Amino acid sequence: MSSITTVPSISKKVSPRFYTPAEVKKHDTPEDLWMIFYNKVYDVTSFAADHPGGVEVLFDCGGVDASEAFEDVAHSDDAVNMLAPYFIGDVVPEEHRKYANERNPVTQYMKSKVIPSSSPRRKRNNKKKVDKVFVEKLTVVLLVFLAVLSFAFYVSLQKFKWSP
Ligand code: HEM
Repeated sequence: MSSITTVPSISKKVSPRFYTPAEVKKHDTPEDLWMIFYNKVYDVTSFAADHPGGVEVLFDCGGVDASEAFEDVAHSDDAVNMLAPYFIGDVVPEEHRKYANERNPVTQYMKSKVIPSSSPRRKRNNKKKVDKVFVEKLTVVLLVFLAVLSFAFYVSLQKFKWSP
């Protein structure tokens, strides 16, 4: 007998449902890859190949609650928000777990306003973004400087050419 209970639809793409962890466990292959993150179920089959951390780590988490593995890597807020399109339903309430640091696309935005990140890995991720912006700005400044220098050189050549 199926353990799936259909609930009123809130998505046009697929009817969200309640799943037991046992039901999720059946979808643990690269061709049919489901995972639980923070009591929500995601079908990440089509995402796996694009995962910046590689496919293998995702295949290892197929069909199981991957929240802790996800948290251990201290994924960025961008990574959390990427989950949204793959949401297919909720874990049945009686199987809900408590997470020390719940992050999901629905609550993420609100929580990010009040909870400062203390994870060193996340701090490093944010620092990388700041460094990238700095390098971009430096590149623009250098290019402008180079353009001015070239123009000055060109003008000085003209003077040299026409002076008696
Ligand atoms: C399916 C949902 C997942 C999404 C949307 C996702 C997304 C991402 C993104 C965007 C990154 C780049 C770094 C960042 O922005 O945080 C990343 C890196 C990574 N992810 Fe995931 N990830 C997922 C699940 C997992 C899981 C379950 C693991 C299990 C261990 C994992 C392991 C890693 C690793 C090892 C990296 C590389 C970190 C690095 O080299 O800095 N990811 N992931």
